[in-house]
Amino acid sequence: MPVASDVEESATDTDAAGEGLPINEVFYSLQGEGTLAGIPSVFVRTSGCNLRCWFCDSYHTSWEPTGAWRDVNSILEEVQSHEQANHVVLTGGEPLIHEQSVELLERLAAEGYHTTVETNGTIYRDAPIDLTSISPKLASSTPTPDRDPKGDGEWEEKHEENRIDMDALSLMVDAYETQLKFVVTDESDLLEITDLVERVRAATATTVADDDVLLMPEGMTREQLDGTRSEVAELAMEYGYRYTPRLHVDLWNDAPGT
Ligand SMILES: C[S@@+](CC[C@H](N)C(=O)[O-])C[C@H]1O[C@@H](n2cnc3c(N)ncnc32)[C@H](O)[C@@H]1O
Ligand SMILES: Nc1nc2[nH]cc(C(=O)O)c2c(=O)[nH]1
Ligand code: SF4
Ligand SMILES: [Mg+2]
Repeated sequence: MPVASDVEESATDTDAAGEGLPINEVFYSLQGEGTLAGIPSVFVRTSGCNLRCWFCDSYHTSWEPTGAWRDVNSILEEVQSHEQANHVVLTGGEPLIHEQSVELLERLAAEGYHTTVETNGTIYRDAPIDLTSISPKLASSTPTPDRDPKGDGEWEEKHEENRIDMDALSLMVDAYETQLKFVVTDESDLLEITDLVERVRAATATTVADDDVLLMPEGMTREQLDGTRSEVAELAMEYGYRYTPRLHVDLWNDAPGT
């Protein structure tokens, strides 16, 4: 395993590390989030992220990125070893910081897989994607000094500056079938969500229905979700948006590889 800085330094410059992708893990599970929840899927998790959400449930792809550089062939082989699956979820970290994610998606499409990309929506790439599962990051995700899991708020400004890119977000919504999946910590997030949804609607030619807007409770453990899911479910009903569970957390809590 390369040390964290290997991934970090070359995360936006894959040429520096040659061909391939920094891979944190590949595993077979049920899609736990969003409109395809419950579907058996192979997850490919890249390492490295351009943001630093304080609540990130994939700490070892963002705050302390680790992984091994792997070529696309070897990733594809591991995906194919899970013979029951015809859905692949490319996630991270932020998978779209890596140019080589496009090649992986092309190879997966050529093999007939349905592909979902889990992304924060700040980087647009042209690739064969069946569903972009975009999770734009709200102000409540910002790692202020009192909520920084690692340091002392060093990422606050950069995260705040980069968390929304309306151009990238609009391009993605117009190019792909999309769901907008917001992590909700409490009711105060809803003003920003409704405003952002209206801005996306104004900036795109695509119809973004309320059903395409998903509210997902914040929490990486069952215990944490116990404190958020009821309120978020009520908010979904109040605003007419869709609620999404975190099925994998309900089933397996925070066990690795789920
Ligand atoms: C680890 S992220 C990777 C993909 C991409 N970087 C993103 O943020 O969309 C995968 C999904 O988990 C969500 N997520 C991360 N931490 C979470 C938490 N503590 N509670 C709920 N959802 C969380 C993200 O919003 C995203 O939808
Ligand atoms: N089961 C399961 N479903 C998921 N859907 C999105 C995930 C992600 O981390 O992007 C995820 C995950 O980590 N596990
Ligand atoms: S954007 Fe995604 S991977 Fe990056 S820190 Fe936030 S939740 Fe984690
Ligand atoms: Mg996850």
